[in-house]
Amino acid sequence: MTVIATLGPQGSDGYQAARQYDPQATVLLYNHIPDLIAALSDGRADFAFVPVYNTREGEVREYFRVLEGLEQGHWIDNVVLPINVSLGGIRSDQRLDQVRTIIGRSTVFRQCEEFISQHMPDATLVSVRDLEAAALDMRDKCHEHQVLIDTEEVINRAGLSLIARELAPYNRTRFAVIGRYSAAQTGYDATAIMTRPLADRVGLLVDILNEFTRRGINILDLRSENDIKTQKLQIYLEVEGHQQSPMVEEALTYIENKVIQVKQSLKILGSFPRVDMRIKRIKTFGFIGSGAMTAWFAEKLRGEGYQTIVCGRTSTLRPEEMIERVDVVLICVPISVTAAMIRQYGGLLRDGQALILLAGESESPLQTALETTATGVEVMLVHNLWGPQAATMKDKNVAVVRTRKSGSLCSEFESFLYKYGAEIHLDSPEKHDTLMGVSQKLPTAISVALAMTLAEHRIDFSDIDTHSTLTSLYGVLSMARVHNQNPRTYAEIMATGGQGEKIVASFITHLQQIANLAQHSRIDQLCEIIAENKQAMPPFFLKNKMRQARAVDAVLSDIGFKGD
Ligand SMILES: NC(=O)C1=CN([C@@H]2O[C@H](COP(=O)(O)OP(=O)(O)OC[C@H]3O[C@@H](n4cnc5c(N)ncnc54)[C@H](O)[C@@H]3O)[C@@H](O)[C@H]2O)C=CC1
Ligand SMILES: O=C(O)C(=O)Cc1ccc(O)cc1
Repeated sequence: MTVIATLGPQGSDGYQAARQYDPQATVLLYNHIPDLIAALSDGRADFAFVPVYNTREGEVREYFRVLEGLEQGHWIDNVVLPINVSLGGIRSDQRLDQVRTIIGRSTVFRQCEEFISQHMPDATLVSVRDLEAAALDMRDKCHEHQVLIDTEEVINRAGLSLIARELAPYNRTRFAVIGRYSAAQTGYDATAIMTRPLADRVGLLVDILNEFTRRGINILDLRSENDIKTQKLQIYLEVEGHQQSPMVEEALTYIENKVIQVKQSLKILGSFPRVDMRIKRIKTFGFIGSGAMTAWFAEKLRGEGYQTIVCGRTSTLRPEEMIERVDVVLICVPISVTAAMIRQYGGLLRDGQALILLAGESESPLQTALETTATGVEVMLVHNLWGPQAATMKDKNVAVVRTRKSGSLCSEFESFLYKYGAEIHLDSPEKHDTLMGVSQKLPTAISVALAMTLAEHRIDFSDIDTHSTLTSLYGVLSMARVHNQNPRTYAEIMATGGQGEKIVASFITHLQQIANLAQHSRIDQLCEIIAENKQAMPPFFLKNKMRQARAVDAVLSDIGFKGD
């Protein structure tokens, strides 16, 4: 039989939280938080339930210090309990303006502050630890003009009459479940960490937070306290991910060794399944296509608590069956087959579902999706501008093309991109395709053509570094990147249709024109062209790009980055 230690009396919210967690458990009731921890430590209890946060009161300050001293226990789970606070007394028709004394617990008084100041502003608040004894005393002595605030169960158990219910709406308390063994990973976890009192150091808090940020780890909670004795800062953090997940583990090790630089300066209170207070409409995402980008998004979505179903060409589950079971269908196949997939499956989506295209071309796939889906189906296109090797989407660009049929499911997907730090750019279909002509089709074509040219002239690749200028290196880097990834990705990019085509066509015309002028030594004309081009570039753009270029130059001139 499980034994849970929590704050009493019987019927208290701690008691109810324990019941909610395990209806069969034996519940041991105490009046002080340290007593719960003691019961866990000496083996009287399997779990201690410690209130940590209340939606009306905020943090329960006492727990901060108690958890800090936790030696053997681990924070392994949470219970969020709706708290219904009621008012009891000797008579159910007690007039509130005649109440002189209110008995209760100090935390409950804080939760009911609004009600008390509105209805019984002149009453004296008497805060008690042993509520049960106080309630019985009140009943036995028939104290008129005295009332008690707590759960209805406590009021009933003491034989008092109910005067009013729901004194504090939206009142919920989060209890930490402290156990003796740490909790295994579920894939949707959070980790609570506390620092020891920290010595002053410029930027320490920012530097600690940055280690999570740069690893794409979301911070759920952050608090600080001053250690009573030393008045040194102590930081409490709750971050997404299990302490054993590589990213979290790496961040914590780095913070301890490189940021704080003090051994055992971090205390991991525990990892537990994440407490999700947000309302999510999407439960399941279904993918059509089982390639690299699908694997990347599916993993990130699962980490956010969503279920995912992936259908590839060889998987036994067919897209027809998958579509029936999901809220959002993501089509993530090569660009050249995206429209065909939409035509094949778009009509199977029901009203209330969403079709989100993860693809590098916008206009024609979106038009197909709008034509083939029912009126009540949401449609949107998302083009992530990072590849499947990216560790996180933090600070990376993503083009989002919403349509007249994009609704709240699409917004929820957008929120997911936002949450993990992606830079969202809202485009029209035409704008997206034109800009992809500039940032993908053309640079890829140039890179591939450059490699073909080097090959034709049997250029020795070791001569590239010895003869490169700072400027010429950029093109070489781009060529190397394109030829170091999946050829299909870049072949598909070069073959995209839509507005991007005009960019490549126009480039070819201009290249030819420049080559002709150069061949005929029209140096003045070439100068004029460059000057005219510069006129079109806003000063902020040139300034910013030159700044970035110098930063790249500095890195590339570093001996460690020179080719060997
Ligand atoms: N790989 C990358 O760097 C990026 C890719 N994307 C986009 O993601 C989408 C998917 O790309 P990846 O996952 O990289 O490709 P991938 O080649 O890794 O996977 C493509 C998937 O589509 C399936 N597939 C291929 N031909 C098919 C056909 N004729 N019928 C049905 N299914 C077929 C394959 O079996 C595979 O499951 C593309 O639209 C691409 O534009 C977007 C940003 C970056
Ligand atoms: O990492 C790079 O350089 C990429 O080019 C990744 C990439 C490939 C295909 C896309 O549609 C978007 C981004």
